[in-house]
Amino acid sequence: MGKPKLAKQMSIHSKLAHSELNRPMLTLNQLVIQFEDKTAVSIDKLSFHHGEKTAIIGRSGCGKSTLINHVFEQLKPTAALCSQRQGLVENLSVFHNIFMGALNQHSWIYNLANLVSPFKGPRQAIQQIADSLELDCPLSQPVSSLSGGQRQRVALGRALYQRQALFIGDEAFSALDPVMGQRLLTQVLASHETVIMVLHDMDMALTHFDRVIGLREGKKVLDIDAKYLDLNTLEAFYQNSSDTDTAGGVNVGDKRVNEKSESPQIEPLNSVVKRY
Ligand SMILES: Nc1ncnc2c1ncn2[C@@H]1O[C@H](COP(=O)(O)OP(=O)(O)OP(=O)(O)O)[C@@H](O)[C@H]1O
Repeated sequence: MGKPKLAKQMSIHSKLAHSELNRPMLTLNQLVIQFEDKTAVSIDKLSFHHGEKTAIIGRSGCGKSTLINHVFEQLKPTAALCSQRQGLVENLSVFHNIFMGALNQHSWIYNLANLVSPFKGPRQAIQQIADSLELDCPLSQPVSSLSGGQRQRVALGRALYQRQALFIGDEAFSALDPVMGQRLLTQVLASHETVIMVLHDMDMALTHFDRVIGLREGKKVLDIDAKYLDLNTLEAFYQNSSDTDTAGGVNVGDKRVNEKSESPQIEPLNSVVKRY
């Protein structure tokens, strides 16, 4: 009999009580992030909610990674991040790289013992994750000898091994072929109650997410239910077309799509200005 799929195995970690769904998870208020004299992100207000699957889109350099890294910093204790840079340790094995995702969930003695000689429990759990990610290399293989797509799946595995309710991904499927990318995205969505993901794949954003946030030059110019969007609109969004007005709205055909209304009971965090 085959091993259970990860989505099933992990669903226990992602069950939210019905009353928790759509509860505000984070509200950013007047967020400005600057690198020297360049403003990478400047957003008046943006909220994320429990149970929501949110895609963040926008042209290269518009501030997506900067925003998502800030969101992760705010939600760290309950979030797993699969970042664009991956942060894998080259000469360590697939097992060790995945295991390191959950170091902060165990004592240092347990971690050290597993890093020296892996226990059966974590070995089986990590093998199960590797199988579900279609990683067919041995767990003992060093990451330095893996292909780009395999490395990306190790980074995904490290995030999945944390078994958090919130998954934050930054182009987490970009090195995979489209069919595998779709399959693994479905798995990630099924195994986390809340997902916030930077994507360049328009089709994925439309078909798998509840909400789409669009950035342009660090500003939020789109924030709507995915059901109001289509591919043509998103393609137009990626061009410097007049479909996006200076007030930050987006036109769909001859209708203006409303920005997603913010819940009035949300308590905003204080204004944040980060300078690097
Ligand atoms: N560490 C840094 N130091 C200086 N500038 C930075 C740094 N990180 C990002 N930036 C700048 O901030 C802006 C936003 O970068 P960011 O990586 O957030 O964009 P992005 O939308 O994620 O791009 P991509 O789709 O290419 O990954 C860019 O102009 C980038 O050059």
